[in-house]
Amino acid sequence: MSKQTFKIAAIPGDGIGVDITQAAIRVLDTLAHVNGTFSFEYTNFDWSSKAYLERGWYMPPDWEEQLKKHDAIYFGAVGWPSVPDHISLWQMILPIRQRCNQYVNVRPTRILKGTHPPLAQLQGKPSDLDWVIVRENSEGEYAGQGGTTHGHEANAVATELAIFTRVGIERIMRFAFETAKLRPRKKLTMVTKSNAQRHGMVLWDTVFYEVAKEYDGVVEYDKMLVDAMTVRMVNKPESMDTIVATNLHADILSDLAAALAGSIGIAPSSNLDPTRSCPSMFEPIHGSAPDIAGKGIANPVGAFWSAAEMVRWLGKGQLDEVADKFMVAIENVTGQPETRTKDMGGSANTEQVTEAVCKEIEKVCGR
Ligand SMILES: NC(=O)C1=CN([C@@H]2O[C@H](COP(=O)(O)OP(=O)(O)OC[C@H]3O[C@@H](n4cnc5c(N)ncnc54)[C@H](O)[C@@H]3O)[C@@H](O)[C@H]2O)C=CC1
Ligand SMILES: CC(=O)C(=O)O
Ligand SMILES: [K+]
Ligand SMILES: [Mn+2]
Repeated sequence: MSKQTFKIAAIPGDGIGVDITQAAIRVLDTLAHVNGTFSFEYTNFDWSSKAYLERGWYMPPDWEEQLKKHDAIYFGAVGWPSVPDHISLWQMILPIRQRCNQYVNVRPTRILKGTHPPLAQLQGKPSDLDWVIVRENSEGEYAGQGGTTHGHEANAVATELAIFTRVGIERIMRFAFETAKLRPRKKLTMVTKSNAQRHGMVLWDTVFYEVAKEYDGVVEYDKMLVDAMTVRMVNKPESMDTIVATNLHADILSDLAAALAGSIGIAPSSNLDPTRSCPSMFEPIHGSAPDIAGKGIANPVGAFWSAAEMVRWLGKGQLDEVADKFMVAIENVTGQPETRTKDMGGSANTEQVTEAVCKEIEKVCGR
């Protein structure tokens, strides 16, 4: 059998995005080497806030064409205090998600070995928190429509328009039901705010119930208003499994989910084009963390978990076992107090955790 080579566009970006991307590449290369049936070929893209400040642009005019030559994109984080955050997000991550048709963002959360979730209920029963948040990733509140008039004057006016389309809602609902169907509990919770937001969110609900009909008797489903959802996530984590929410709601709820599972530093995400016509993009859910950047102490676990999901996606079902073993290697490391970073109550640095995961991969992931 000939060896498969996956072409990866690596975009480290800013702050700790650089450290964790470097760590993820090292770990991915170790995995490929130990496994022997595939390898990675990276193109490194120097698209960052630092570069923007020097040359005036984040991505070149042909960025889309360049990215689309790859099988997947590995992303660190974008955003730095010297550039307004809406500039950095709208010149990198949001256009990539939109133009590469990555209309789904999958954000799993569970309690990895060695993490200390803040909820007392979960301390004896970590399996009570096991969720997959399916985030609409192309429209909604992050559609990018709106405008400003009289910007800096006393009578300034600004609009921020949320866009909900039948096509956009239907495809995310279908993806969420399919995700729920494949999980043991077969349960889907839909998050909304259709009590106060009476147009877009009402269409969101309507299309959800239309798609739900196709899954009657197969997937159990319910609806939550987003404010009450935060309470349920804290008080009854065991009552949920798969969750579908809008771009903004899921952005917020997934940070909460990560914190409830023990740390924002462990949470992964997959920006997927389910049609596979464009490369999908894998990144931890966290940002560039300017407060700890440059110290070498960022937790790389969310980056590794995202890398495992990238392997799973690239394998199209053929590398699931490899991704599962990769996760075992990661948890063998988080399970040991001496190889946990500060956010997980330890004192190891990024380099030490990376080294430990590479060693575990050598033990666990051989064929
Ligand atoms: N997809 C992306 O590229 C994202 C970019 N951002 C951008 O990142 C910048 C910083 O945003 P923040 O709101 O501060 O969110 P953040 O996620 O960067 O940081 C929030 C807090 O979590 C900590 N943290 C995050 N990741 C960690 C890790 N791997 N290990 C240990 N601690 C970690 C940080 O130190 C900080 O205290 C902003 O410019 C924002 O726009 C934010 C979220 C996602
Ligand atoms: C932008 C952001 O916060 C996210 O995608 O999670
Ligand atoms: K990120
Ligand atoms: Mn976020």
